[in-house]
Amino acid sequence: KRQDGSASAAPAGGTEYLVSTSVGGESLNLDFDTGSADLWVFSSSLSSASKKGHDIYTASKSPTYQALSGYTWSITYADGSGASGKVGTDTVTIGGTSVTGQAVELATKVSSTFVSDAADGLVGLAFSSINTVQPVQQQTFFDNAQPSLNSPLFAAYLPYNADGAYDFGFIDSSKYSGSINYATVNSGNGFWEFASNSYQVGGSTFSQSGNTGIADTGTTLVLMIDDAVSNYYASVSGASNSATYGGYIFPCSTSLPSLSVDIGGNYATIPGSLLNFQSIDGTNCFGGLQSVGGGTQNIYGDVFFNAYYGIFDASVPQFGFAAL
Ligand SMILES: O=C([C@@H]1CCCNC1)N1CCCCC1
Repeated sequence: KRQDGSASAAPAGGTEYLVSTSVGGESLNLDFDTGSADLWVFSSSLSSASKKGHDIYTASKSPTYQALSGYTWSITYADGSGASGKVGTDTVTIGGTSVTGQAVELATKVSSTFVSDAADGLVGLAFSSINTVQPVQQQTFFDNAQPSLNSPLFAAYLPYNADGAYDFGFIDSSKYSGSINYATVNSGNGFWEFASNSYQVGGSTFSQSGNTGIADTGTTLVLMIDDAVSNYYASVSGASNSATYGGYIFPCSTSLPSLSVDIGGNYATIPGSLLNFQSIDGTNCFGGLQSVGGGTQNIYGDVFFNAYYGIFDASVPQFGFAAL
């Protein structure tokens, strides 16, 4: 059971972390997404326009590729982006962890956002219950790898503006400080989802009783319910909700309060410095906290992981977090 290993995750354009992944011996830079459960790659079947700027997986060049005849997949993400295509199996190797017979979803169509994005595909690390392959749903890389790992877990280390890592099968004590807090996960919706009943802005505490949160490495920002977002920016001088930029902006000179979010009964605190996502025009900046656009499910994305090592443990299941 020694398929444990760590894979380096390089920050790409400040919006995602890419991991060099071998699929049938072909190397692709993939976005690891704990908010979805499909492993899909840019394939040779895409149009030339869609392939532009990407590394491509060519099934016919892989000695270990096996087609799954008649199998299809189609996924649409919350931001409206999407992809679809056909399915086969191949050997997928990430860091020191190798899985044979992994379902590899070959994109024959991708939406424009993926063409302009740096990733050559995604590795879904949510629960296999939301995998989109038909007629037979397929398992994630993590589910397939579990029997060969020392512990049935993986961890995400995604520091701000620096190389990160995904650790499979072990918790790397050199990647965090202090103790790990754990939240019980309800996998009913297919996500690493936990109770998130309150939050704090600076020193003030607000209730969001009955709400949940999900740990989603494939989402760039922290997305919370409208009340939380308006309560946060109410304490940011000069902040406004910009229709032009599709979210809250504020003068870059403003010092931001910290945001603490309840993760299954314990607070995780994101310092204000990590909540200034990017400069728009040198004067105004775009916030790292934005609205989830309705519902009661908050999405804790990369901005959260810039402050916390995240542990995705299938044994309970539970989500652990520890300060970087
Ligand atoms: O599609 C997504 C995200 C998009 C960004 C990448 N991760 C998955 N959702 C978030 C979780 C709830 C369902 C929709």
